[in-house]
Amino acid sequence: MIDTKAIEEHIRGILVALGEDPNREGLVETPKRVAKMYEEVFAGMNYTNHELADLLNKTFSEDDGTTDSDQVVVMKDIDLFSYCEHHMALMYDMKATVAYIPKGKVIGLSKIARMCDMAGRRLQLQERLGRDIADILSEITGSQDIAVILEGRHSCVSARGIKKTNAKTKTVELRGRFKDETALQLYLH
Ligand SMILES: Nc1nc2c(ncn2[C@@H]2O[C@H](COP(=O)(O)OP(=O)(O)OP(=O)(O)O)[C@@H](O)[C@H]2O)c(=O)[nH]1
Ligand SMILES: [Zn+2]
Repeated sequence: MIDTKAIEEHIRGILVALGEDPNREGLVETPKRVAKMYEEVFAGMNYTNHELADLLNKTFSEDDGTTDSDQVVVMKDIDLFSYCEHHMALMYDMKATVAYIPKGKVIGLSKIARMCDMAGRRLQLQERLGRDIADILSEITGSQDIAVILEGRHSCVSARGIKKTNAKTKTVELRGRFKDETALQLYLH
């Protein structure tokens, strides 16, 4: 579990290292605030993908119940945040498109958004974030036919260093039929 007391102490140390007085009015509660914020924005680090699959496992049998239909389920424009593990900098303006072909059961739609949220609440690479979401969705639905497309900006690229404020990164994780059948990829736009 996230050690908030240790985070508080380290943030206080960073304030001192920055030449600040950690006891001045505006900063005295900052270590506690940051620790609380980290608890929230890194909540996904308390769980493995397998544990998240267990937690979000809310599925419904498809209506006909007999054969797998070929229906494609696509949830688009799911907004989420994450943090790059190299700079601990915010990934923002992010949107996920998550798709799958059900295998006899469908997952509650809000659970797709929740898995994006929780996988984002980790120190991440955008590429790994896409794989994490695909792994969780695949474990819950039993489907290998999965697509996860992420698009977003990295503040380590926009607000520091090379400072490319307009650059957006797109990552595309295609599995099973989404990889093999280009016609299915049309549904992802
Ligand atoms: N592939 C990938 N790279 C990322 C992601 N987030 C940040 N990075 C990159 O990780 C790299 C870390 O490179 P370093 O050279 O060690 O860091 P740096 O000296 O701060 O590099 P600059 O950002 O180029 O100033 C940078 O190119 C970042 O843009 C991500 O989600 N995926
Ligand atoms: Zn970064």
